[in-house]
Amino acid sequence: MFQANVFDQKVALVTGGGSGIGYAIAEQLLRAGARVFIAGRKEEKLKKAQESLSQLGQCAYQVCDIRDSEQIGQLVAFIKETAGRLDILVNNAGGQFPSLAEDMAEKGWNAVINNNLNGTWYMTQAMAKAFFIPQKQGTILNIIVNIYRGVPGMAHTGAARAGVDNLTKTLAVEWSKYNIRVNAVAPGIIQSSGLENYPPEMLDGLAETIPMKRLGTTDEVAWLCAFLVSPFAAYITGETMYVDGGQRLFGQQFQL
Ligand SMILES: CCC/C=C/C(=O)SCCNC(=O)CCNC(=O)[C@H](O)C(C)(C)COP(=O)([O-])OP(=O)([O-])OC[C@H]1O[C@@H](n2cnc3c(N)ncnc32)[C@H](O)[C@@H]1OP(=O)([O-])[O-]
Ligand SMILES: NC(=O)C1=CN([C@@H]2O[C@H](COP(=O)(O)OP(=O)(O)OC[C@H]3O[C@@H](n4cnc5c(N)ncnc54)[C@H](OP(=O)(O)O)[C@@H]3O)[C@@H](O)[C@H]2O)C=CC1
Repeated sequence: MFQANVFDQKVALVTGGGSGIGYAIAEQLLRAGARVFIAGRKEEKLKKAQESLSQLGQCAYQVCDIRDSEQIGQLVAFIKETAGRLDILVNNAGGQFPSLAEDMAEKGWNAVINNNLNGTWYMTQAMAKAFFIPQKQGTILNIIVNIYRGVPGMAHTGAARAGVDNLTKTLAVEWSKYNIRVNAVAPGIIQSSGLENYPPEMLDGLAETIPMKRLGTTDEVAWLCAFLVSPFAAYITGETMYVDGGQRLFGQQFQL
């Protein structure tokens, strides 16, 4: 998408970079010259991803659960020791399970809020304090979901992602004094490893309900992400951009 040197000397962290959308984002950043760290909970997944991503450039992984402040501290230390700086944070790690609102257990609600809202916040604050604020420079990109008309069938994630959408706006203003840009990307239904977490019948006929009549690809999300963290988006902050084939505007959404 970009010339190969757009991210020269830039260091990026992609959470959940071991699979799906996060992997595709890491790939685009590496192709355009960034040094990339990927993080997630499962070492085997990260190791495999790092091996193939390393063919494109400098890539390292670290096991880190975004809900665990101690592990985030270890990730900060690892990036400091090996790269000495961080320029780009992509908060892509996240997920949820389908459930009708009335059936959600307290533990399940809390697990999804903790993963998507709290985890994103812990990671964002830690990386800003360790790198972006002292450097007086940085860019943060939050991957949320299509929350335009609520998220029927997944109320917990709708609430958590709306929180991140709002946090994006607040931090864009508060941290503009540090030359930090903060944006979000809201994917529609994307053909990725993430969809394997859902029963196939939930996806049946879904493409027909999207104006573009197909699911998106991980690359189609990653191209937008690479643009938003690049110097070509230098005057864009506090924005949430949808990459959803028009799904938010029309027809049935992903629901039970
Ligand atoms: C929106 C548009 C499309 C989006 C697509 C994508 O995002 S694709 C990307 C998709 N990728 C992903 O989603 C990947 C990341 N997602 C995850 O890791 C999990 O979905 C997580 C967010 C729940 C965190 O997990 P964790 O390890 O912290 O938690 P845990 O497993 O220990 O569960 C805690 C509690 O949650 C409850 N509960 C959990 N599952 C179910 C269920 N199926 N059914 C019912 N309830 C469920 C249950 O109460 C459980 O407690 P229990 O009853 O066991 O004592
Ligand atoms: N696919 C889709 O249709 C859509 C996806 N999204 C969002 O995009 C993001 C990427 O999803 P996608 O690539 O499709 O699915 P995946 O399930 O492949 O990706 C989720 C990634 O997040 C990591 N992750 C999850 N929880 C944590 C955690 N607590 N700490 C660290 N890492 C974690 C997982 O790694 P590990 O298992 O190793 O922890 C995994 O690599 C998610 O936030 C998802 O909700 C949004 C809209 C639509």
